Amino acid sequence: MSLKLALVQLAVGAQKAVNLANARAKVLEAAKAGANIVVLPECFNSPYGTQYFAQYAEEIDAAQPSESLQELSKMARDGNIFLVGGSIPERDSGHLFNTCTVWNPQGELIAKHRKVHLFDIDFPGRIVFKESDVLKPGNALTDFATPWGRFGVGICYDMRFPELAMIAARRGCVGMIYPGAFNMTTGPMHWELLLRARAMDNQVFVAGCSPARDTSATYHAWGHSTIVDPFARVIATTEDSQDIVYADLDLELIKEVRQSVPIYAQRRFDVYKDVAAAKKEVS
Ligand SMILES: NC(=O)CCC(=O)C(=O)O
Repeated sequence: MSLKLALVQLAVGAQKAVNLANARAKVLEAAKAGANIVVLPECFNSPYGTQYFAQYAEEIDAAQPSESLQELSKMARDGNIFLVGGSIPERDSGHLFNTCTVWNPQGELIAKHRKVHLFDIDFPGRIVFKESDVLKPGNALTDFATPWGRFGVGICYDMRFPELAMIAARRGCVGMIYPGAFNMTTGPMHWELLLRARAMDNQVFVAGCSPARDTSATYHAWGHSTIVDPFARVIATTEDSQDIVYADLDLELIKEVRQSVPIYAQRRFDVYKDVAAAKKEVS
């Protein structure tokens, strides 16, 4: 059964209603082009920045869907697709989270991932960012089922932590999907490398979906939404403008790479069973 994956590298601006309308147009364009699973970027309904999260935040209540949730549900239903709805700032009990929702072709919410690893970095002279000033982290791993297999979900900085992808792959996921918004410092250095590393470590498909770059915004996204195959080869990518990245995923490749390079059978958990218990020798 063939599977077409589409990453919508969305141009995101300051007006939520415009972002939602643009997302709908691009998601339905991807669906019309035959995509079965469509992905939106991190913070697809708001500019990315700690100063914006509270203003754009919505509650995620499937019984009483908020503006962005209603739109996501309709996009999935009207496009007859699985939709990985990027992320939105979520408000819950007075706290804010960076949260991805996943929708089935009936427009039902089937998964929700709260970013587990918050983006707190200090790159002297280049970029300081501290999501934890305003956000709380999620505390759970997330995957969802499709007719083509299960997919794990992480959000952006989560991709730097190999454990999420490894656990998803060991649970049988065929791919990892990361809505993300890398920046102009770490993007060129690490974005593609991390996507390929997660694919190589786990012999699964990996996709990273970024917003388009807006040089008038406070945060300049790297763009370069990319799909990587289980051999860790880039099979589709783009530059920094609004675009849709498509790839037909050949799921047989997972079997092929695991037969050729059988790290799954060769892993020595008897030697390194408990990584978390390893002595912490650096601060
Ligand atoms: N939005 C994010 O989590 C950005 C992550 C990032 O840029 C990185 O270098 O990691």
